[in-house]
Amino acid sequence: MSHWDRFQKYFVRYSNLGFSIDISRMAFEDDLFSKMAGRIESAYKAMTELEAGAIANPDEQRMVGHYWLRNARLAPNDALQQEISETLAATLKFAADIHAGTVTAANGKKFTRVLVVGIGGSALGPQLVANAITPANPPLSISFLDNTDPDGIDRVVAQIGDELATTITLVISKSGGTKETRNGMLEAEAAYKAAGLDFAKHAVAVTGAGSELDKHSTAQGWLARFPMWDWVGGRTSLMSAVGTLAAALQGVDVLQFLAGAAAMDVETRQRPASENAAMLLALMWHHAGKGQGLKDMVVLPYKDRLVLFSKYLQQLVMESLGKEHDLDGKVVNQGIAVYGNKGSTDQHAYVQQLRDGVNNFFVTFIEVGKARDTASIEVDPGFTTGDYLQGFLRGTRKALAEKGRESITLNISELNAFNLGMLIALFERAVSFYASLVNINAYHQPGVEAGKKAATDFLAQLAKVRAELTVTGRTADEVAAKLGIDPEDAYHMLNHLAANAQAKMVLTGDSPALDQFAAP
Ligand SMILES: O=P(O)(O)OC[C@H]1O[C@](O)(CO)[C@@H](O)[C@@H]1O
Repeated sequence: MSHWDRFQKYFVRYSNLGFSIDISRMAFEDDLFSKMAGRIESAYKAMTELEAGAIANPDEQRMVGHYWLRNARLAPNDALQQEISETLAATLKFAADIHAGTVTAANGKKFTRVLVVGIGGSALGPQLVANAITPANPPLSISFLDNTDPDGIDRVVAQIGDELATTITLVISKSGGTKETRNGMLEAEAAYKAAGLDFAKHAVAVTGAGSELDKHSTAQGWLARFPMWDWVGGRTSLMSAVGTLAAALQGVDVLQFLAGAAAMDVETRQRPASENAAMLLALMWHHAGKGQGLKDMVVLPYKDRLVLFSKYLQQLVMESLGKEHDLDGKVVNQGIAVYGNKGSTDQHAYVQQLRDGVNNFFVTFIEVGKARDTASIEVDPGFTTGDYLQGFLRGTRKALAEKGRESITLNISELNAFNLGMLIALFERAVSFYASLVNINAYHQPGVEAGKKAATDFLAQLAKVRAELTVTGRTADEVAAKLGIDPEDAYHMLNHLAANAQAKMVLTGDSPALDQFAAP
């Protein structure tokens, strides 16, 4: 079959949404749909049950309700429906009050800036939205503290400068106990204090009821608090207050954003699978990686404003699908690695390897129809920059196909709030379907806990190591033996203390074992 014929055969378009998906450059066999029919049916069934409020996250005994956030009527009971609608309305009203100057900074002036403190799902979505669909000159500009890196924090605080007096800080944490976010909050609080400002009068919490953050913000009398629910996973929380508040503050049309997601939800509840874009994506992931994640997903949007999309998908896909066990408890070590930035920029970075190197990936191109809102100059006679952008996408797709490198192409008419909502919903639903195809729980993240626990232990030992420093120098082995801890850990702790003026380090040779550490 010619490329053109195969393209026509597998091309799926939702004309009403200005969206299409082209899987013709994935080298699957025509009997894929019949071979996968049983699993496809199970995936549809699981999705229907999930959307109806089943305990789709069995390990945590939770419902999975992110699809209700853009259509509250789908939530399984009146109380939930009301809570979703009221929270959305409250975030929009709060943002409107801030824009109108009804809610002001402590000095009575209008807020001019928003600082988001959060990490993972509590930052990546708001960051994507901020880059992709905020107006070029938003009513409030935005900054993020998404790490416990003091240097990163200092840079953001310095960039805000005197504007801190008119900055509203959103501390976002579903669990309300994430240490990076707690630290960011304390650093922000300290920055406000150092500037003679009352943090509580500039602070808003988005968190689960009863969490540490909830208690802290209530006790301190913060400006406002918006809820998060245990039935929304962090990585799918962008359409809850986690994302809607920051988006609304920046002047994003939140209702359009949600409408786009809801519209894609409607399309991708449909059968047959061959016309369901989310199921097609899931099937392509399954085909490419043989159901074992053997191929990486390279996400290449040809649109600068989508540069963070791959980073956003990285969490959505890898935290959802990267699982040790399947639903029957069997060790499966599932997952799909995701990376990418944007085209054509990446063509001058790693596309060389994609064409000629190890064939361990498939590309997802994202093509945006409308090049820009304004008129274009000609960069060559008859050609615009937008012509080049499309040329590079199409050229790269062809060049990869020539070498047997597979790709999917998604096309949206233009990049706006509606269409971003649509794309996010598409991938969320593909993740849900794929998880069913490979029989895993996409909604928990047990693996993340191991690193958190080890870090907590490390920090507890760091305090002891610091207390062990004396005027006489000692080696890592000596300190470790005294405390009964791992000498390598002790060595790194001592190095860290020395690098931060909390210890003196004397090098007496080339081996780390010979280094001496003393009190500063
Ligand atoms: O919103 P929280 O509870 O602070 O969690 C932040 C992120 O941390 C994780 O739980 C992983 O540790 C993500 O799933 C989540 O998005």
